[in-house]
Order: sequence, then structure tokens, then C-alpha cells
Amino acid sequence: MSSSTYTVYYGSLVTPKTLTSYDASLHALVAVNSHGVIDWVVYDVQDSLVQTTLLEKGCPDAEVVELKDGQFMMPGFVDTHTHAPQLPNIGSGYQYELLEWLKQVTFPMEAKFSNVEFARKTYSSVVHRIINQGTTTCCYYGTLHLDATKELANIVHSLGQRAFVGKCNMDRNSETYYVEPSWQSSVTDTRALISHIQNLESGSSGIPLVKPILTPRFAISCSDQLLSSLGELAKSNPSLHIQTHISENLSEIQYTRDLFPKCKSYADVYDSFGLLRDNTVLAHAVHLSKEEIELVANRKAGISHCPTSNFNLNSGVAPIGKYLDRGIKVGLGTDVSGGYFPSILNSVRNASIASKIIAMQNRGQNDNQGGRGGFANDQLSIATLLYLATLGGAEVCAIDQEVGSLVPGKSFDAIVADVRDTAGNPALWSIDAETHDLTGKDALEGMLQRFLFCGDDRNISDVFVQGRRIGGKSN
Ligand SMILES: O=c1[nH]c(=O)c2nc[nH]c2[nH]1
Ligand SMILES: [Zn+2]
Repeated sequence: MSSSTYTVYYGSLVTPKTLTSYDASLHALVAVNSHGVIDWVVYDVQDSLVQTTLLEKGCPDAEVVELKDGQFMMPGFVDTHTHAPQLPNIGSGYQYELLEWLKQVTFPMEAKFSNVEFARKTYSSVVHRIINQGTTTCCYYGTLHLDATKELANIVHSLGQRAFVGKCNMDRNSETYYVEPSWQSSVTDTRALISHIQNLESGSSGIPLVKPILTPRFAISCSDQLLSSLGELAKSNPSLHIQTHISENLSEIQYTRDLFPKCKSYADVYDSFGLLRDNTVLAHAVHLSKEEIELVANRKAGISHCPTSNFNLNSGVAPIGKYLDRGIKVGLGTDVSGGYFPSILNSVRNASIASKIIAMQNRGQNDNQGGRGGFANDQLSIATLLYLATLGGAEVCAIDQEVGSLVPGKSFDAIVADVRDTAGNPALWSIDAETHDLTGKDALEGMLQRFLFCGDDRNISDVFVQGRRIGGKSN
């Protein structure tokens, strides 16, 4: 590859390594090739050695983009669970718990997406907002409408975000104005959406950024015939992703038990229809039994932890540390509009608080069950929170070979965080030379913490997917 086809980013870098560690360098060089893939990364390169390093790497003419002091690169956020049609409802109806909230607030809004013009206008604003929050990969639920969900996929595609887009399957137990007419039409529309998304162009890298995802809304909303047909569809397409809700709220769990008396558990409902596998994204998982945890672990399905929504709809506190100890893949989800904020930064904060609640409740206990061990009774560290927001999410989506960390061979799906006062966020007190030593790695850890706990979209200068800038503050 000719050296001028590289863009080389020079500046501070933070990237997750394991659940308990991350790499950080104040002066890193990250070379991105013309396909948007990271070719090489070199840590700790002083200013005076940048040109020498480029020469050694065989690309003296590469375009160098230099970050400012107070900015750093990190992988973009992976939102493993959100509902695009619910953004207009953010901040409404939080007096209800799940089932009543769906009925009173959510279904009336989603029904409006039968109007494709409304869908196009709304989704355009939705996707712009989510990108500018630093989300480079997003798992979207649409509504039950085929045409509106095609629009959602088109918009995500045209804006260049990496995403999974699904049409809700729901042929029963909803309101008469918002339910699919039959399981057959639900499956037909699902197939049509899959073909539509698979026919979207792949862009210059040749890598399709938008992928279809089967979306049985939750067990309650799907008849046996529908779940069975979706299971068949999944079986004939092993690479087709699946997303659904599980074990979020106690009334929902009881209702599910009543509807599927032959199944051993909520998780067993999905498993018995062939919907629990290594590319299944399970949202919530607040109240899983021991047997369900084993089942989810054995099937290698991933959990989307949505703490904001779990607090907000009074659902409970998911025992994420226990899942991590058992080796289950975990990522974060915003779950708008059960969650009231479309940014993974907000999920990070609430995941931290949720883990502290569990740690307080379990103080003094030591029931680490082997596996990775050590998470169940403890608060999540900064390293773990960073991991869940990025690489953990990529694992849940089964795309961790492609994205989730800034290492050679992966796509440059990244953000530039900016923790300077000039970013204009009064809640983030920037680190300055008067009060801090800005030369050591601690300074970078400090910047990362402040960004995760106090940052917002004003602190995100750039959002890149597959090497292409698709958003950021100046957009
Ligand atoms: O948080 C949630 N949001 C939803 O829209 C939904 N549908 C089923 N179960 C759900 N949970
Ligand atoms: Zn949800």
C-alpha cells in the first residue's frame, strides 16, 4: 500500500485490553489504511521521533493528524440495545413499570411509525443524535413496520454507522392497533427486511456496516408458531444475529411462565425455539436463575446490561459481576426510552452505581464461583467499565474480531474525546498543569475517568467508523 494512503493519528490513546486492564499512551501513533483498518500502532513516540517512526514504517508521506493536549483516542462505544422509535418518548411515563409503560407510553408512540414519512424524519434525527454520542456500533430495534424499519436501515447506512437493525416480531398480547396480523406476515416481513439490508451497498471497504438482526420483541409478544419460524430462519442462517429481551421485570417473568408452562424458564423459552446462541443479544437479564445463567453461558449468548432502564422502570439491579465470573459476554445498552439517555456514557455511570449497590449488599461475602472470578461482590473498576462500553459490547455482538479496541487488524471505529474546558461542558472540570502532573500516565487515567463520569457529546470531537469521520461535536 502506498504510504500516502495512510492516515496516521498522533496523540493520546486509551484502549481496553482485558476485563481488568487497558493500554494507555500519551503519545501514540495509529496508522489507518485506505480501507479504514488499523495497520499498526506504536506507543510512546515523542514529538521528535514521529518522522523517524513513519520512515521506519515505510510511510514518510502519510497524512498525520495530531490530537491536542487534553484529547485522546479510544474505541467508539457499542450500544448493544436501543429502540430507535422510542427516542421521542425520552423522559415520559416513568411512573410505570415495564408492562404498563409499554401499554401507556411505548406502543402509542411506536404505532406512529406506520407513517413512513414520519419515520424517515424521526429516524434521521435519532441516528444523528446517537452517532454524536460516540456510538460507532448500535443494535437497533425498529417498530413492527417493515417500511419504516427499511427507512431506519437506509438512514444508518447513509450516515455510515455500524449497526444491526431489526423489525420487531410481535403477533400477540399487544394492543389491537399495534400488533402484527399473523405470524406468517411477521415472518414474511422479516425476510423482506433481511433481503433489503443485505442488498445495501457495502461502501469503499467492501465491508457491510449495517446487518439485519432477528428481533422477537420478547417471549410474551410472540406466538409459538412465530418463535418456531424464527428459530428455523436462524437455523438456516447461522451468521444471522438475534436480539430480544429477557427477565427484566418480575410481572413480565410471571406472565412468560404462564404463557409457556412447558418451558423450564424464560431462557429455556428462547433455547427451546433455537434462539439462544453465540450471536444472540439478551437485553436486561436482571433476574436470571442459576440454571438460566448456566444455559446462557453454555450457549455463549451475550447480555446487554441496561442499568439506566433497570433503575428507571423499577426493574431491579442485574448481577453483572456474577455473569462476568461465569464467563458470560456482557456489553452495555442504553435501552432508550426505558433508559432516558441515548449515550453509553450514561450507561457506564449507572453500571458503576449498580455494581456498587450489589457490592454494598454483598459486603463480606465471598462467593466467587471460579471462572474469571472476582467480580461478583465488587464494584466495577474503570478498566471493566471501559471494557463493557467497547470491547465487551463488540463481543456481545460477535464482532470483537473487527472492532472494540484500537489494535492492528481491527477497523478504526474510534472517537476523539476532548476533556479541555474549551469543549464547553461545565460539568467536566478539566485537568490542568496548575493542579496536576500532565506528563505521566496517571494524567490519562484522570482524563478517562472524567470523560466517562462527566463527559457528554460536547466532549466528543470526532466519531470514526471504518476510518471515516461520521460525526462529532463540530458536525
Ligand atoms: O425495556 C424494554 N423496552 C421495550 O420496548 C420492551 N419490549 C419488551 N420488553 C421491553 N423492555
Ligand atoms: Zn429494550
